[in-house]
Amino acid sequence: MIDRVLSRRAQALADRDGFLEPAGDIDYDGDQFDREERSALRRVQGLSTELEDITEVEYRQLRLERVVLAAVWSDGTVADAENSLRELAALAETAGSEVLAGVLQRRQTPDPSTYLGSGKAQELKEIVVAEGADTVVCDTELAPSQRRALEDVVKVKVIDRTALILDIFAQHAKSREGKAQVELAQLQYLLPRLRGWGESMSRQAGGQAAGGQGMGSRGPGETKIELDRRRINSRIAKLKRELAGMKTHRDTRRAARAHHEVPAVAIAGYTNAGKSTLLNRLTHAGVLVDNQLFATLDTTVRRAETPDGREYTLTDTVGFVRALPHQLVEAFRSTLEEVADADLLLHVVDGSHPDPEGQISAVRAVLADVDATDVKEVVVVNKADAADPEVVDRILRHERHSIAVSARTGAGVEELLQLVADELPKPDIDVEVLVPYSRGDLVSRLHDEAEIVSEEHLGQGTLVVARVHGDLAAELTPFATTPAAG
Ligand SMILES: Nc1nc2c(ncn2[C@@H]2O[C@H](COP(=O)(O)OP(=O)(O)OP(=O)(O)O)[C@@H](O)[C@H]2O)c(=O)[nH]1
Ligand SMILES: [Mg+2]
Repeated sequence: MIDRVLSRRAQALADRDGFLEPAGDIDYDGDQFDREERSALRRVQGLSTELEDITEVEYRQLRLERVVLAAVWSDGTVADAENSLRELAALAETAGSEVLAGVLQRRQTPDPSTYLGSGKAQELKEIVVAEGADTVVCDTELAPSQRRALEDVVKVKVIDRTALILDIFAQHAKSREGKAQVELAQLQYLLPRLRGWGESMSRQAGGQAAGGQGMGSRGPGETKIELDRRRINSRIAKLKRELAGMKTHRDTRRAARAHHEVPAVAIAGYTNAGKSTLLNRLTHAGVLVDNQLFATLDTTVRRAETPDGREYTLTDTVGFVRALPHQLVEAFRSTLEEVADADLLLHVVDGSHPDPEGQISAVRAVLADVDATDVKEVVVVNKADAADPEVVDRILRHERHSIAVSARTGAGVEELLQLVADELPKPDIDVEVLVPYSRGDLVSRLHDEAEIVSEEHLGQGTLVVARVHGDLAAELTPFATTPAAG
C-alpha cells in the first residue's frame, strides 16, 4: 500500500509561520545580514566555476522546485516512518522547494532496481503528474542505476536524500573552509555518478546492453567523461591539500588555547535543536539563528566566564542529522574533531520534537564516528517552553547528566551556566605569589585562569593568593612567597 502523508507541514519547521519573534529576542539574534545574504544566495548551485564546462554532471542540474517525496518503510512504527518523511520534507523546504506530497511504501527491502516496487513506482508517477511536480526526492541514498531507472518511470528528475543535504550545505557554506569541505563532499558523491563508460560496461556485462552501446560506440562522449573524471580527481586532491592546511592552522590556534588551559565547551546536537540560540543566550554572540535545517555550518568560538571568573570557550558546531551522508562526515571530520577535543559537551536536544530520543541516538552515532565518545556530556533538553513536560521529564530521568532549558525564554539558563562551571576542570593548586609589576601578563593570566582568593598591591609588586592549574603554577614558581601546596 502507498500511504500519502504530509497533509501537514514538515514537523521540524511546523512553527515557522505560527509565531513572531518576541521583541526581547532580537538581542540574541544578530542575523539580519546573514539572512538577507542567504536568501539572495538561495538558488545558487554549489559547484565552483572551475567545473563549469562539465556537461555530463547531472548533479549540477539539481533545481528543486515542486517536489514529491518517496520513502520505503521496512522497520519501526508508522510514526517513525512518517517522522522520517517529515524530516525529508523539512530538508526539501530548507533547500528551497515546495513539497506537494509524500508517499510511503511498506516493503521488506527497497527494490534493487527502482527503489519503490514497480507497481508503486507507477503510482508515484501518477501522483507526480496529478500534482504537477518536477522532482521526486527519495528518502535514502540511491544507487546511480536505481536513480536512473526510477527516473525512466516517473519521467521527472529524481534525487536522493544525500544530494539534498549536500545541496543545503552548499547553499549555507560561508567560510573558505566550509565551502571547501562541502565541495569535497559533493565531488566525492558525484564521482561514481558520472554518466558513461563505467555504466555502459556494467550494463554490457549484465547482458542488458541496448543496441549500439557496446565497445565500438565509445566515442568522444566517453573521452569527455574520462577527462571530467580526471579533473574531478585532481580537484579533490587539491581540496584535500587545502583543507589539510586549514586544519593545521586551526590546530595551532587550538593548541594555543590548550596551552593557556582555557577549558573548551562544545555545543553539539541535532540540526534545529537550538544550538546557536543557546550560544547566543549564553554569550550574546549574535550567531545566525534560523528555523531551517543546517543554518550553521561554521564553528563559532566564543569566550565565556564562569560565575567565579574562570574563562572558557564555547563552540557552536554544525548540526547533525539522522544518517548524515558519510561524504559529509568525512569532509567535516576535522571540524567535528573540535567536539572530541572539548572538556565538556553540551548535547542540545529539541524537547518539543516528536522523537527527541531518536535525535539523541543519531547524534551519538555521529559522535562515535569521529571518536568523540569520551568527552563528558551534559544533555541539554531545549525548547522546554514548547515541549510536553512529560517528555522533558522522561528524558531527564533517562539521561543521568541532564538539564532542561529554554534558550528562547532563558528559563534554566542560569542553572546551566552553573552546571558548566561545576563540570569544568578546576584549578587545584594553592599559591601565594609576589608578581613584580614588570610581569603584568602573569597577573592578567591569574585573573583569567585562576580563582583569586586575595590580591594586594605592594611596593615590589602584586601579592596574589589563588588556586591555579599546574601549568600556571610552574610559571609562577619563581615568584612564590611560600612553597606551593597541592
Ligand atoms: N520554542 C523555542 N524555540 C527555540 C528555542 N531555542 C531555539 N528555538 C528555535 O529553534 C529554531 C532553530 O534554532 P537554531 O538556534 O538556529 O538551531 P541550531 O541547533 O543552531 O540549528 P542548525 O544550525 O540548523 O543545526 C529557531 O527558530 C529558534 O528560534 C527554545 O528554547 N524554544
Ligand atoms: Mg545553528
